[in-house]
Amino acid sequence: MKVLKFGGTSVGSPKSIKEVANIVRNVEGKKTVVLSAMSGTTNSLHEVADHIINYREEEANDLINDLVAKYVDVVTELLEEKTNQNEAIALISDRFEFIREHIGIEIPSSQIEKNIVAQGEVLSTNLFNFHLKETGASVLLVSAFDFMAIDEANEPVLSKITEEYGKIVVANPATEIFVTQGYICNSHTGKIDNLKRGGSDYSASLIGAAIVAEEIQIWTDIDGMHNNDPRFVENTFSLKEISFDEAAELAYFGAKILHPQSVIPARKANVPVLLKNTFEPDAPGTIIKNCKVPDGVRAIAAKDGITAIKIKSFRMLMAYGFLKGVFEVFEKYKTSIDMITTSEVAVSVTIDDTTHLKEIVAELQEIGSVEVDTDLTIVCLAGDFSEQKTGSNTAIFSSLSNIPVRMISYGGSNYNVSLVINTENKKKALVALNNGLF
Ligand SMILES: Nc1ncnc2c1ncn2[C@@H]1O[C@H](COP(=O)(O)OP(=O)(O)O)[C@@H](O)[C@H]1O
Ligand SMILES: N[C@@H](CC(=O)OP(=O)(O)O)C(=O)O
Repeated sequence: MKVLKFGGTSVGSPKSIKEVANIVRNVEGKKTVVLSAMSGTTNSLHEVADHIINYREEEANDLINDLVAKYVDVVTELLEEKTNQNEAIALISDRFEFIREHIGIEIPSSQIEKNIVAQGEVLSTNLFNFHLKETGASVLLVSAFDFMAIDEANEPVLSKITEEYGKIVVANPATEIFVTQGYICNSHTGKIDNLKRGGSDYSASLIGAAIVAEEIQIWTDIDGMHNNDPRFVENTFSLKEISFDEAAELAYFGAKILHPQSVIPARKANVPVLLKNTFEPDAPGTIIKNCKVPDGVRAIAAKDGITAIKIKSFRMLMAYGFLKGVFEVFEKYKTSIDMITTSEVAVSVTIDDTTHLKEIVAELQEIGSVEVDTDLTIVCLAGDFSEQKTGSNTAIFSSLSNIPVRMISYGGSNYNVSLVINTENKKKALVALNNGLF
């Protein structure tokens, strides 16, 4: 079995949905197809939820009406048989009625939001299923709520996914194409939840790991993992092959083509991940697998929304116990640290989740003096630095000679060198590194 995931742009119009169906039919053997919501839908549903949570009933209803009209147009262009069109339109009405039922409801805002945004993937998979059936394919629509689950810490429960999805596959031996939703899942209490923005990649990787798939394919709007962020840098190029470790670093540090956690399940189960372009299916794309890669910098990614906190110990020199005290504060507020740099008396850390920043700073001020810098970006240079050859470091720093660097992390992993800069210098830094390193 192969797992094929198609993102929002790949299923963004009736024409693209038909292209996706062609790609799926041309892949030999059994497959599980994981779909995102049509592009733009998740954002619109977030807006609907926001109107509802803030008691803007009229705005919510107007936006829902626009979305219903849009989906009805998609149905009439995508489906040919009248009975299928009617069934699909009934499904659309039912899902938007479910959304409307949240107006004035007394449940936590976060649950309202989760219930509403989940409908994007429910709609796209249903429409795709109708279309595939019209083409005569052997297809089964599987609800992600029947197998995809997260625990109290919002971590996917792979054992449950393996057991429940395995049962579904075994119970349907004649089915060639299983279609399911990415992104959405059950919470530990059985409520509607999700794997965070961009989470359909993660769903595909989890399913691929659960069934130990032959391959996981992530189909998107670009021909694989590029050496730098194509949204900011011209003349980037697609990498033919990268290791799981490099891909994990790049995804975590901002390469939007992959959800930050999505490489981890595939790496654990040793299932190769192929990144492909839906709009150029013959382009080779990028294969992510266990492989030895050339030394030095292979790709660059950048993650915004970073806050740096510098804590200077009140007790100068030999202040053992100081770091323990600092880390305990972050642990208490379940806030993970991305980067750390230290000196004899001070430590700087970065975080991207500032939910508890105020409380964290207040507690850290009991240990030392605290400085907070916001609007920062981590630039991650991924590659194999294990051979410790000279050359790359000089090239990295001479490329950045005109850009102030706030923190540097080197040697924490063999696959990553990270730098913190002001976000306003991000584009300049990415371009300078591109010119200096490739
Ligand atoms: N290093 C990179 N390589 C390829 N694409 C990247 C990279 N960094 C950022 N991107 C962006 O990721 C986009 C694809 O990811 P995404 O929008 O999440 O796709 P999908 O909607 O298919 O899930 C590309 O269009 C590209 O602009
Ligand atoms: N629809 C969700 C999940 C997702 O993964 O989407 P995409 O594959 O288009 O990044 C989102 O927009 O976050």
